Amino acid sequence: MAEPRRVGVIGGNRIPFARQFGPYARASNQDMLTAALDGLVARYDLAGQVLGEVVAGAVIKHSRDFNLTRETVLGTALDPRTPAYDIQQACGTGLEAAILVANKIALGQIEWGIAGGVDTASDAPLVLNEKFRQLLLTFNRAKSTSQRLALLPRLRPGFLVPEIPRNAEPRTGMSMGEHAALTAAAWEISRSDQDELAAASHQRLAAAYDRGFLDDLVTPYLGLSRDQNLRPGSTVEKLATLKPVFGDTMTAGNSTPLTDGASAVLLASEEKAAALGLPVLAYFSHCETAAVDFVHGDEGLLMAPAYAVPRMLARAGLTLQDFDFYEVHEAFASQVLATLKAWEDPAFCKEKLGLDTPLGAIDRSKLNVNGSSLAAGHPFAATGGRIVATAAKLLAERGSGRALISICAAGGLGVTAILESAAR
Ligand SMILES: CC(=O)CC(=O)SCCNC(=O)CCNC(=O)[C@H](O)C(C)(C)COP(=O)(O)OP(=O)(O)OC[C@H]1O[C@@H](n2cnc3c(N)ncnc32)[C@H](O)[C@@H]1OP(=O)(O)O
Repeated sequence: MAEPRRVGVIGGNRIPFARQFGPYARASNQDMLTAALDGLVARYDLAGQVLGEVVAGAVIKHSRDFNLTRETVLGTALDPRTPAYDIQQACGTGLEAAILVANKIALGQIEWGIAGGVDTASDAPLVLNEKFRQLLLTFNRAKSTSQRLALLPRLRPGFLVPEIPRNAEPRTGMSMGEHAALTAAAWEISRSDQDELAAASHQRLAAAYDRGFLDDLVTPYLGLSRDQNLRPGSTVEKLATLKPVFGDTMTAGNSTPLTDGASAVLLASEEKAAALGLPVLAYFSHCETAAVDFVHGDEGLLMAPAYAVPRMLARAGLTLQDFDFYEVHEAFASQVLATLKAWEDPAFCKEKLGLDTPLGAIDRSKLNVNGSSLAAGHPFAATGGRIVATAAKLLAERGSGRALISICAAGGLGVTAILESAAR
């Protein structure tokens, strides 16, 4: 096998994220992913190009979208001979898609590719009531009209009540927010610390829009040019007035909202980028996934990044402090704070991570410097692409350094990565 090659992040594109039942209420996953991909195609002049692969996914998907990414690619300006397929790793989907594309480029299997993600909280795939579904399957197998008619008396009015997808863990029946509230209580994360993080997220994202940072990362769509959830005027005082919705400390202000949106990121080998004259913003250097046993163990559902990051640091020969940017997905403010607290905690680091000294504290001024999911919103599978593009551009602007990306995901999963500056 060939020596791994360096993988460049060329750039990203996303549509502004919209609140559930907002302006994208009638847009399907395919519509939104098409918009994100076509924006990227336009930005990097990719029309008619055959890419190595497009990898994307959605957490909430209709059964008709059996290969959503391929169907979407067929409707974009990319050459239809571009292979494309879906993956799903809950909120880690977008980052995992980027890791898959990056690994194939690193191994010389492809030269360039797009990673993406999309999710709708508005266009929910309602499923037939299980009893009705079984009856319809039996009906379908019936060989004669009389057999079909004989089945009709089995139909009950209750069969018409659909099964609506819940934002809950199948194994526990608890929502993400309920799980996160347990973690917030276990780690004694205060309400005021959560509100402070949420206010900073809004203020920083608003400032990033104002200074034009997102001009080449976000393409207007269906009347939105900025993320609809963004409230530049969010203050700790205002957030402190909101009622808790999960546990005692978590509110609509320090939790991500249910969101619609899509994102895409273009990755290429150094050689391909040079041949096309495309500047590289940053290089993908390391990645790691982890999972926690939140069903039988005492772990918080969203704590897997607390394990993935130290393993990745050990392989990379880095400490937690060796970064200029920390992009930690804000599923809930409490989740970010619990993860940071775990890395500072001698007992957690010793007992769970096997480390004699804790990973330690990070410089908080480097955390989510342009805001994150609390302000932008969180269309599950699209968040990874938003974060990779943001981190790469931050490194390009700085002209040096390194960014840590950490994304917690449903199912007790965590996906993490390191980007390095492309400047020499
Ligand atoms: C999925 C994975 O794999 C991993 C993960 O990321 S886990 C995270 C997954 N995401 C989730 O679970 C989403 C969780 N969020 C939710 O379920 C819902 O958004 C929620 C229950 C928290 C809130 O829902 P809601 O009540 O409809 O919110 P919303 O109406 O917008 O806000 C409630 C109030 O707070 C106010 N508010 C919200 N944010 C505010 C802010 N930043 N500043 C001031 N006020 C704010 C609103 O104005 C509203 O006030 P009124 O009642 O006076 O109108």
